[in-house]
Formats: sequence, C-alpha cells, structure tokens
Amino acid sequence: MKSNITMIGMPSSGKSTIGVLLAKRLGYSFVDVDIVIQEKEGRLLKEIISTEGMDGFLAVENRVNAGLDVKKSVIAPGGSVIYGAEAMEHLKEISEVVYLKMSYEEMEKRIGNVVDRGVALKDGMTLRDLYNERVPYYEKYADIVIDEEGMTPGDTVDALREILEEKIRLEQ
Ligand SMILES: Nc1ncnc2c1ncn2[C@@H]1O[C@H](COP(=O)(O)OP(=O)(O)O)[C@@H](O)[C@H]1O
Ligand SMILES: O=C(O)C1=C[C@@H](OP(=O)(O)O)[C@@H](O)[C@H](O)C1
Ligand SMILES: [Mg+2]
Repeated sequence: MKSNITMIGMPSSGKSTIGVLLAKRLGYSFVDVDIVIQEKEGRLLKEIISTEGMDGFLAVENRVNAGLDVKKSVIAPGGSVIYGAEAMEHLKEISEVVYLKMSYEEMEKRIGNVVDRGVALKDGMTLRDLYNERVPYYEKYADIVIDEEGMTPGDTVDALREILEEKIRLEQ
C-alpha cells in the first residue's frame, strides 16, 4: 500500500473530521491542505478567493497539493482539489485515495454558509450544479469509496480501517 491516504469528496463530507480521526487510529500524521495553503499564503482561503478569483485559488490549490512531500500521513485537501490535474497526479502517486460519498441532500444540510466556507462555486453555479459536476471526478480518482449514508463519523473510520488493513493483508 502507498504510504499516505488522501481523502476526497464534497465540501462538508468530512475529509478533515474523518481524516484526523483516521490518522489517530492508524498512528499517522494528519495534513489539512487548506491550512497548509493558508500558512504558505499568509491569507485565509476566502481572502485568496476574493482577491484572485476562483481560478486563482484553484491554481494555488493545485500547486500546493502537487508539491506535498509527506509520509505516513492522512491528507485532507479541499473538495475542489479534483480540478487540479497536477495535484491529482501527485496525490495518486503518493497515496491511496478515499472518496467520502454523500448525497446532495446531506451536503445541503451540512454545508452552512458557502461564502464563509470558501466553497469554489463559480458565478451562476448552484450547489446542485457543483454536486453534479464533481461526482464524476471523485469517482474517477477514488481507489476506495465509502458511502456515508446512515454512518456516523466513528462508523466511517471503522469501515475505512478495516478496508485498509485488508489491503495491507492482501499485499503481504
Ligand atoms: N456522518 C458524518 N460523517 C462526517 N461528518 C459529519 C457526519 N455527520 C455530521 N458531520 C459533520 O459534517 C462536518 C464535516 O466537515 P469537514 O470535516 O470540515 O468536511 P470537509 O473537510 O470534507 O469539508 C463536520 O461538522 C462534522 O461534524
Ligand atoms: O470544495 C471546495 O470548493 C472547497 C472546499 C474547502 O475545503 P473543504 O472541502 O475541506 O471544506 C476549501 O478548500 C475551499 O474553500 C474550496
Ligand atoms: Mg476540510
């Protein structure tokens, strides 16, 4: 198995929440790439989006993810990372990619204020458009898919640990 795990999925699917729990459970480090971007840029994500525009933000996100140099880590990038070809090529190379699959209805309930969260919603795009546009990318890049329907964060972490341990067993 590759030495890292990357969480992908819609904003609010739990990449950060589940990611940190999984890292603790596996004894891995945890890297929230949104925080790495803010530290490198010295600005909040929503400030980057408001000054550089959506494409500017996506370019920064692509560059930072493509340059990640970590080992034995659970990586939680932002939900928009799948638009970055170089980022995804790199993440596929260094990690097992886990897609946290959630329904549109659940995302709408969880997501809260889209602007404050800094979701990369292009002009004129609805949340539903964003959902439909992104699902095929998440599916394409996923090595492992977890459907969150009816699962608590604890259930998801347990399910993931089982899948990952089975993967390791099969490789031995
Ligand atoms: N079953 C669940 N699985 C994951 N997150 C959940 C679940 N139910 C509620 N949540 C909440 O949804 C939010 C997920 O946010 P976050 O981890 O920041 O997601 P992301 O990093 O994917 O944007 C958290 O507030 C978390 O507590
Ligand atoms: O999906 C998105 O468009 C985004 C999700 C955010 O991260 P989370 O997925 O962790 O919420 C953050 O990277 C950025 O504001 C854009
Ligand atoms: Mg996150």
